[in-house]
Amino acid sequence: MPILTIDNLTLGYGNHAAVHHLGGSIARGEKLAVVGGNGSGKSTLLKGIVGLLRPMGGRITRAEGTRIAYLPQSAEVDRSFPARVIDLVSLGLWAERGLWRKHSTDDRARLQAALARVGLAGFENRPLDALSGGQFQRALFARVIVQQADIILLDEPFNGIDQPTEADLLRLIAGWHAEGRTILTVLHDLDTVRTHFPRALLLARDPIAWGPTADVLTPLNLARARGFAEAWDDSAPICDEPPHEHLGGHDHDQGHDHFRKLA
Ligand SMILES: Nc1ncnc2c1ncn2[C@@H]1O[C@H](COP(=O)(O)OP(=O)(O)OP(=O)(O)O)[C@@H](O)[C@H]1O
Repeated sequence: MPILTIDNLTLGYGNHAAVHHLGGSIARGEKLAVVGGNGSGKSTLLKGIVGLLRPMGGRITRAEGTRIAYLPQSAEVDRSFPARVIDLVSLGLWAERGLWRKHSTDDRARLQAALARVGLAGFENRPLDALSGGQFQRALFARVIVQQADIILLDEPFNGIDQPTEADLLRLIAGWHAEGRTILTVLHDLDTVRTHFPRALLLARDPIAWGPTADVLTPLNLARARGFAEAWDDSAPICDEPPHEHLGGHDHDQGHDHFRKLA
């Protein structure tokens, strides 16, 4: 029984599809890397899964009762608001405690443990706008730890992170994996993907390949992904029917067929 099922999914903005005809399933406990060039739809897919974007076509089904945590790209998070590190990390308790409930001793211990895990013990009262980029990213990771989610979505989690911290966060992700959590991570570094992620999805708006990482990150697939045109084609129709029903020759049909062979 998959924890996530994606069925002929099209996501986008206005009239433009940014993720096109994606279909596949993610098993419980999977560790999946989502890769592709700039503008290829990776962040859009995560936003669709977490429910920030409604599908233009198709659907995403999540196994009942599963909890989801989402670490957005740090550039998308406004940290000019007056809050402290501990306030940000406490947001991870929302789903369980509500916004205004006082934290128990146990909650406080969980928050402290999460901060210590990401190397931010002692930073509790530091204002968010007084953190370095890497420290802020680690605070976001601490919030994810506190959420204890079944599905964890990480969007470029190592941006602005130094090597030792990246290695530590990769160990943290491996620990989540060992606990049976399902992890989807958007990454650009293909060596990291090959070393740490058994499965990968290669996107170029259309899915190029999805499966075991070694089968996905082939020179041919990577070349196909590089050939993707980032700019919108304003004259292109929105296309949210299954590709095999197209007779009119949308150029994504070939990619989808190839993808289906691997999925
Ligand atoms: N809020 C938005 N409104 C309109 N278009 C958007 C919006 N967000 C993203 N897009 C467009 O959707 C497409 C996919 O963007 P997305 O952020 O999903 O790409 P990505 O693969 O995560 O890229 P990157 O590696 O650069 O982060 C891009 O062409 C982008 O310009």
